[in-house]
Amino acid sequence: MDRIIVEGGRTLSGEVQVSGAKNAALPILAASLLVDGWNTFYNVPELQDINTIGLLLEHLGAKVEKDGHTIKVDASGLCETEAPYDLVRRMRASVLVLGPLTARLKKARVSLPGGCAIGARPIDQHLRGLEMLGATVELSHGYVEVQAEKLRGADIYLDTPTVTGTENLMMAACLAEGVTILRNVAREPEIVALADLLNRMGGKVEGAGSPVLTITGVEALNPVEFSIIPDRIEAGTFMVAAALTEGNVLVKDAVPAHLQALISKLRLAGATVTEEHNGIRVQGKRPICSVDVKTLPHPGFPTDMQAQFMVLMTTAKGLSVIAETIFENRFIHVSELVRMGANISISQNSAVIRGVKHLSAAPVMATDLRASASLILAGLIAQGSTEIHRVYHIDRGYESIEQKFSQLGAAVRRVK
Ligand SMILES: CC(=O)N[C@H]1[C@@H](OP(=O)(O)OP(=O)(O)OC[C@H]2O[C@@H](n3ccc(=O)[nH]c3=O)[C@H](O)[C@@H]2O)O[C@H](CO)[C@@H](O)[C@@H]1O
Ligand SMILES: C=C(OP(=O)(O)O)C(=O)O
Repeated sequence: MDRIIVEGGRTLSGEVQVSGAKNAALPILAASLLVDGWNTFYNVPELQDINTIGLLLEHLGAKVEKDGHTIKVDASGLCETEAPYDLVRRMRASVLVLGPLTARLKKARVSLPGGCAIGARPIDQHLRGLEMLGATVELSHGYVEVQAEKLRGADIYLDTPTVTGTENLMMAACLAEGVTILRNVAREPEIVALADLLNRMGGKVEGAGSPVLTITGVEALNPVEFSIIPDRIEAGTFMVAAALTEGNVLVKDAVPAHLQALISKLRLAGATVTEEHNGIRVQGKRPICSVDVKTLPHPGFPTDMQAQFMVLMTTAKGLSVIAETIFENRFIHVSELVRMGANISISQNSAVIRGVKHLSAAPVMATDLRASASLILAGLIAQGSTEIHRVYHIDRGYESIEQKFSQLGAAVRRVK
């Protein structure tokens, strides 16, 4: 199995190009099931999760053609209603075919995603919303079975602003009869990107980026060409890396409006963050100041940046408290960081980090996507050579990560 080796102590400098966003590309590729004809998507990141959704779309009867960062999908042949366990267990975002399948084929059978390393991850809000649109929902043998003779617009309040739940319901509502109002929806940039796509396809989605979406159903949607937005979490990971190593890095194509919470926390930590015409520049300096962080739905601090920001705090001056409010178990990286010399204790949903002088390299285990990224960051400042195992988690969400870090002067390499 591949490992990533990081030699600590290098200062990062130069420019790094951000790839397309995984969490925007996945719902957008799922939305291609809503139309007949070839859609062309540009700037799609080359990632394991993208391969998995491609396999799932093909399994459902769509044609998928991939050429580097361009993916074409034609769902004219959509015929299969089941998303099998084998594909859903590899990637929870497979659940995003639920809305499009229900809208197109009036029927869907999707393996229940279940929990994962970071938490329970229920989909009750997706299912209740589909019921309110007129579908019947049954759970049977580990699958959710949805049927709908006709979807009709409804006024739906979400108990929590779920990202994938909002996306599933937006896609279903686009082909429902009449007007759907979705309240307390997610406001992430990936939601805005999906709304842009659906509107380009001829849908009528208003209010994306606000807590209320109004969607007027249409008879049919048209195929389009569409470009995936830059990955704000990949960008944020490099921004933290620059701050951590006292570096000076231009993160090309990072969108400041998508990253305001992180920018604000990096500035409080002492980094200089400058918005340039083609990206965001971060210059780090020591001592790093301790900063408290609480993860929240967008525009709050993203849970997907929590592990990486925690690494920045491990060698900060003083004490920092990081509260995780989205996922109940998203502190699995803590025990690995402690093995590298960090002083972190966990109390309920908060981690208390007391800054230490330095981290020391150790063999460590990646446990989920962002936790894995945090271990690379820790390796960048650790004394010695850090060996990260189970890096397949990283390959789900970071394109060419070792090349991108090496280009910035870090000593990061993959061993097969
Ligand atoms: C709000 C939030 O930050 N969501 C993150 C979440 O999206 P993802 O869509 O995976 O998760 P959700 O946004 O659905 O979940 C947010 C919260 O709502 C709860 N929930 C969700 C759906 C549901 O039907 N019932 C329910 O109770 C979840 O348990 C969780 O506590 O993980 C992604 C991958 O890490 C991140 O990119 C998203 O930013
Ligand atoms: C945890 C993530 O992905 P997923 O929801 O697919 O597990 C992530 O993108 O950080």
